[in-house]
Amino acid sequence: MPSSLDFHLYGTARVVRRDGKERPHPASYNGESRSRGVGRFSATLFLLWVPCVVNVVFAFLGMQCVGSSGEKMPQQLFGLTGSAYIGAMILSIEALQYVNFPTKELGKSCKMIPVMLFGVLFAKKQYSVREYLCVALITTGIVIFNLAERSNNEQDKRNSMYGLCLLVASLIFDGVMTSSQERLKAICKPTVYEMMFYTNAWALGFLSAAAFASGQWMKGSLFCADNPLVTGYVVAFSLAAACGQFFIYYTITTFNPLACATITTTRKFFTIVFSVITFGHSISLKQWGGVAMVFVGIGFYMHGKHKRPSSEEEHDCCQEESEASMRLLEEGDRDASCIGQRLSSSPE
Ligand SMILES: Nc1ncnc2c1ncn2[C@@H]1O[C@H](COP(=O)(O)OP(=O)(O)O)[C@@H](O)[C@H]1O
Repeated sequence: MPSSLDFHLYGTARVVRRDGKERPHPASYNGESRSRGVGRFSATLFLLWVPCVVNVVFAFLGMQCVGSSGEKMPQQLFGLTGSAYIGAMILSIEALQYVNFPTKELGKSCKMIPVMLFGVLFAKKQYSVREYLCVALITTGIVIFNLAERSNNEQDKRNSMYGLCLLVASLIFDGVMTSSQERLKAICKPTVYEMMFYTNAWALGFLSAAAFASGQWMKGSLFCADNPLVTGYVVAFSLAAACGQFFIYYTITTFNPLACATITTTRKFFTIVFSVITFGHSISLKQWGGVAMVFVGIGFYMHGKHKRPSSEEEHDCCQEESEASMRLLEEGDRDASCIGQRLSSSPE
């Protein structure tokens, strides 16, 4: 006999039996039957699809407002970026089924490493010693902090090897995405909205195929139709995500994907530190060490970015950039045909 019903929007309607064991409520979506207001939301692809649509619309409206860059957009590279972007998200969500949340966050906090590695390998990017040192300091600091935090957490679920592989695969996709963005930036100059629009449009294409073929689009739509509260949350979350994406693309186009990864990685870290301090939890000496490393790393990074380069350094930097473009051209990148246009139209 059921003794209680526990309903969560993103959880499961569960029946708790006298013996303490739980099973899904018979009216839940797990049990195939559909009943208004209860169920488990399991259509992950639908949950990625909606924000992707909102991102495309948001970016399209932005493109209409600010106009286009007038450059030819290398669609193959956008296709690669869009598929890697979706792949990274799906894999990290999937990984959560096999590893616990702190492990996922710990893994993703190393994102700056694949971003750098793939940038060097596939976008012929050159980083300064300072940048390597900063990435090493920030990543090590966050890992030390999170590992110490985890050892304080008694309810840690075990992590499976499969889940860890999914996490690594997600990091690889992150690296593919950011190195493609570096390549895009080396061969043409899209506006923030163009970058956001084409990446999301390609991602939407892949995602739509997957969501329709798996039946998740229909499942998610029916769930939202039955649960207006959930629909409201999905819309609010998608609008917030579109605004967030604008800043992500702004950072990528104005600075570079490494700067973006530095910001997104350290903001998560600051959220944890802030919540630990707000709720009065104690921070061990080891954790303070991790915090100090992150601060030193960020300070060092910012100092490097704000230091006005000498005219010699500035010249080296421009030369490096055009050399990187030329290397991409030489590699026979078909989409790189617009580099020529760009170089010839540059005042130099
Ligand atoms: N370089 C990027 N290009 C496009 N989107 C990005 C980029 N970096 C992050 N994002 C988007 O922002 C979301 C949050 O990124 P982040 O804060 O680094 O968390 P996560 O650990 O999920 O990757 C990602 O899921 C992705 O949708």
